[in-house]
Amino acid sequence: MSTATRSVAPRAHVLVAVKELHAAKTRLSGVFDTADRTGLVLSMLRDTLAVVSDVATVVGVTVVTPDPAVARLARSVGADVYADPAPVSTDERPDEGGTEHSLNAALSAAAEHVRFNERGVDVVALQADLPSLRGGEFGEALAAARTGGRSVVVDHHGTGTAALFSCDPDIPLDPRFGPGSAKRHLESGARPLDGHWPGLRTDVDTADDLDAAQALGVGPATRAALDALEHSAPSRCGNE
Ligand SMILES: Nc1nc2c(ncn2[C@@H]2O[C@H](COP(=O)(O)OP(=O)(O)OP(=O)(O)O)[C@@H](O)[C@H]2O)c(=O)[nH]1
Ligand SMILES: C=C(OP(=O)(O)O)C(=O)O
Repeated sequence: MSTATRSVAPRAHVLVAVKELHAAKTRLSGVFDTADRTGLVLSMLRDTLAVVSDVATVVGVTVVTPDPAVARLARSVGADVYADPAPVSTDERPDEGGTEHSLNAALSAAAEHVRFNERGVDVVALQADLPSLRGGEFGEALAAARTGGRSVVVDHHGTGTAALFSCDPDIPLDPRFGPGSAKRHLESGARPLDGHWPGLRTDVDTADDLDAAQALGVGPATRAALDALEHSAPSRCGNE
């Protein structure tokens, strides 16, 4: 679809998925206990939501979650909530990839819901764990995404997906998140978006990711959570 037949003014709705808190960020379990991980997940989400909500072309933000505490936080900062049903166990769907199936099914349903309610809006699935995200880089990525139908920002490792965009109402978001998702998104036709967007690309799943994010500088909620945990950046970063 040509730009002329889409909405004249850019309008994007951002979807952010967060699973049940007790099961979140398991790759950080060697560094933080469950309560601290939960606090960090919520803090990174808070910072991510604050940044995207401030971007001029973002007209809506929806948090897709089965978790009541995540939903409360989302509503408290003005985001909508799309209730994701409890995860389907892998035993019940042995051929469908368990957790990834639940995540992608929930994002697809949320994207259709948003598009039904807001005709012509661009839809973005954005990671929830981007504490170094800057509004300027997200705005640039949104503008770049509008030059084509479906596109992807690959993460800092080159294997995962930081953000997936569909800027054509006739092209489904078709999310394929999960380990190695960058390849799946690219192979399914999503255009890679180039840009110097280190904060956008730095999603935090491991202690090394957290150090990388701190080297870039993290948002206030994440900073406060880390300070409370007395987690410090590695000496090689030097500036935290
Ligand atoms: N709503 C929803 N979000 C999910 C689901 N599965 C994963 N997510 C979210 O999608 C993002 C990427 O998921 P994962 O990498 O599997 O989980 P994570 O909590 O970031 O990290 P690990 O537990 O270490 O794998 C995170 O924000 C998750 O909270 C799901 O079934 N439903
Ligand atoms: C789910 C994904 O991210 P991560 O495993 O890095 O959280 C992904 O990149 O598709």
